[in-house]
Amino acid sequence: MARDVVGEIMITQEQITKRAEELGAQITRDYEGEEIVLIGILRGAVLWMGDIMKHVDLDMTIDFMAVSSYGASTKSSGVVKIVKDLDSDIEGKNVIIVEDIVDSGTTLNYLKHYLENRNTKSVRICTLLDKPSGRRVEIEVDYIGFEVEDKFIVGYGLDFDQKYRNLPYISFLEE
Ligand SMILES: O=P(O)(O)OC[C@H]1O[C@H](OP(=O)(O)OP(=O)(O)O)[C@H](O)[C@@H]1O
Ligand SMILES: Nc1nc2[nH]cnc2c(=O)[nH]1
Ligand SMILES: [Mg+2]
Repeated sequence: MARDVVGEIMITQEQITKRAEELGAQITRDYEGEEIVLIGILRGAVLWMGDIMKHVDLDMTIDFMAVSSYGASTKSSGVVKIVKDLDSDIEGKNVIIVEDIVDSGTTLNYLKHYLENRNTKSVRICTLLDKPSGRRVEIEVDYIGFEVEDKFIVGYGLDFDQKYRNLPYISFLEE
């Protein structure tokens, strides 16, 4: 495996687990007495979704959407393509979108409006990583795991050309 293009470890599995416990507890408090739907965004959110859902102690269901805008590039195409839509009806529900990273904000801006248009009760966002330096579209993010600097991140669900999603830590692509 061509790991020589991957830099050093930025965030460890232990740090991610601890942060998921903290954010899961915060979500549990914020929605006390309510039901929620966690919507994981494939493929990047696959590991983080598992971490968060374990630490939310509420009545909840899960669903998944798959969207793609990066393809095999490190730059967003700017066009969000829905590859797989929801299977469940979310009308009247409290929705939390679970994402791996907010970079330009294009994907989440699109998804938030898309889900709000389905007459949901509320839509919030929980992301493992936030890269504020990449922002091109303003977007309010409710639950943030870690802030990252201006590098192309890989590992823990995040890919470069579909690879490196399996790294059990957050790293970056060497220039
Ligand atoms: O804020 P943005 O600039 O829109 O970038 C964030 C999005 O980019 C990645 O998805 P990608 O299109 O690479 O699909 P993937 O999850 O299948 O890798 C990531 O998972 C986010 O969904
Ligand atoms: N793998 C990966 N996907 C992204 N999508 C948007 N920003 C990033 C990033 O830094 N890394
Ligand atoms: Mg990707």
